[in-house]
Amino acid sequence: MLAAFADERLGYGERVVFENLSLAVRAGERIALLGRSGSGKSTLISALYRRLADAGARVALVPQDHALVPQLSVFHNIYMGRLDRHGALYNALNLIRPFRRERAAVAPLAEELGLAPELMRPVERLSGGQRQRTAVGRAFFRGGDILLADEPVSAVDETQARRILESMAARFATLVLSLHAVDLALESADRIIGLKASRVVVDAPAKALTRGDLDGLYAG
Ligand SMILES: Nc1ncnc2c1ncn2[C@@H]1O[C@H](COP(=O)(O)OP(=O)(O)OP(=O)(O)O)[C@@H](O)[C@H]1O
Repeated sequence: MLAAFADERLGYGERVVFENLSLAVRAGERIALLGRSGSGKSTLISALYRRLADAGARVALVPQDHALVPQLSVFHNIYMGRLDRHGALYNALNLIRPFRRERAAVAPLAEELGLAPELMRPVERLSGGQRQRTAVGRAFFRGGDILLADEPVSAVDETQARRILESMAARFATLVLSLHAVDLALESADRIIGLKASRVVVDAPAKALTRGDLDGLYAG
């Protein structure tokens, strides 16, 4: 068991989102979180991230807002995935003039994510999809056992989305991804968790579900 919630209350100060959440994430699972806007996906991902990080797990995160530094390049934003592996001086020098070995480590990731031509361009001058791929690149560069990603492929086309989801599965043993494309979730995950109005209303193996089974998540 990597992380579990047992009848827990999750929210923001006074604002309770999940009244009594019970959920366990096991090592090796590929979980897709589905649900309409406001159903609680981001709240659950943030809570899982805190729990795993506090427990010392090797976890990487792609937040929904990407949390990039707009003035810095794709290279620098991806490099930030490993900022905590070096001292302040090394990081400052690498900011001013990237070390060859860091460039060599980041370049293949940028290539894999179709960002090679933009490598030294400030993120503020990129498209939404390019920014999203930069945030994915930062999580890939961080690496680890678990990837938590909040709508990580919402701004890229379906072909790119499939490729990125495959790369995620190849790099991380455990995945928890919130996705808005039901078909992609059914294809790429082995467990589907469906949220509706801050409750878990579906929790089943993907292969036991059809698209129609999930329509109710978005109805009403
Ligand atoms: N920082 C916050 N403070 C207070 N309430 C919040 C905060 N963030 C989210 N909420 C509320 O928590 C509920 C769940 O929001 P959450 O962002 O988890 O949903 P979501 O499924 O990720 O939505 P989306 O798909 O739009 O990102 C919503 O009612 C939202 O208004």
